[in-house]
Amino acid sequence: MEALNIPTTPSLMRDFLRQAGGAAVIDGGLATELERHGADLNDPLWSAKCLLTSPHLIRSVHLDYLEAGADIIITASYQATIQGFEAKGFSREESETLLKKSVEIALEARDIYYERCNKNSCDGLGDGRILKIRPILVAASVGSYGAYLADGSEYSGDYGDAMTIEALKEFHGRRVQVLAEAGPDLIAFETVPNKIEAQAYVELLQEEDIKIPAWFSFNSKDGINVVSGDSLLECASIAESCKQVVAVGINCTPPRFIHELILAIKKVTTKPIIIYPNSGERYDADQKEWVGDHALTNEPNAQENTGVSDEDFVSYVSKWCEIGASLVGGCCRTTPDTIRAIYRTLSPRSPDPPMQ
Ligand SMILES: C[S+](C)CC[C@H](N)C(=O)O
Ligand SMILES: N[C@@H](CCS)C(=O)O
Ligand SMILES: [Zn+2]
Repeated sequence: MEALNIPTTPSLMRDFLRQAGGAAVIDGGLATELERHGADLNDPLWSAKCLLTSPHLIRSVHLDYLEAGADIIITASYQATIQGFEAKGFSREESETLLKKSVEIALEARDIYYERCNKNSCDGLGDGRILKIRPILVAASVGSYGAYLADGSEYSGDYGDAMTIEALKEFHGRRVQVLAEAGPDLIAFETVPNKIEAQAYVELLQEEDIKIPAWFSFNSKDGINVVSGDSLLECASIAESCKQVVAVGINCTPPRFIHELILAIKKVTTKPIIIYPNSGERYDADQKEWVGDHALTNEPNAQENTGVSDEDFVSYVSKWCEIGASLVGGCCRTTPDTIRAIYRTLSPRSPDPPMQ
């Protein structure tokens, strides 16, 4: 079934937000849910490993998020790269097929969701599932080069002095083309940790004339700059300069930093602001697991590393929207319960009447 009235031009995001009543809900942690359902992500491919081992599970997690009220679902391609698949012994062609598959799975989930809505329309009644026909977007995830390194480098943004914009364009180029050709509504450049990667993405979008609109989402560990220490204002300005970019914001960052980060981004962007924080826990890249304060007893700030409850997470959401966010969801360690709570907080949203 076709998605409802989804425009494909740069006005996509504004039109979509208008139809959503001014604010839209993004999904929550994908890898988090894959793990919660038993997937072992202790692998260089991390969540992209499930493209090989359990595509049905990816589809079912996308469906869980749609039924929790998400208006946008993000594909399982965060750590899916041609280089990463080739290192596992796949050919170039097989690697590209796997990338495409991440988008196909999400598009399939959206079709199944619409079928379920047609059979049984409800808005969070009964079993809590939200089965409501509405425009739904599929965003193809592009995780950073640091994610591919599989050592937590997306939380340092430190790629060494020898790294160049050209090398990053070379790394991501074919991957972005293949994902764009697979037919998503958006490309989600997620967890962007530094300025050179933002610049590389902009140049790729422009030089390759990528027709799919994109969002840029940075991460921060101090509420001021992006994780590398590069200026958030400069990073957001780079995104602002690109016509294919339809939203700019922050993901996989503790909720307590988000307020100040929105205020900073607002100074340099006219585009919708997107926010999908993590739970506030910290990632241990060696063990490939998230740790709370129980594992950080020697740290003076141990309490601050504890994940927030869904209730606390959602207590921030209205304020984030009041000061300028218009797309809100969750990243690592958030679940369909978090997204359901965000949906409830942002509802009822009365959509504007269609434009004449
Ligand atoms: C957003 S982090 C939790 C993703 C996983 C990381 N790149 C790793 O491979 O360990
Ligand atoms: N879309 C990815 C982001 C990881 S930071 C996920 O939710 O697993
Ligand atoms: Zn995350």
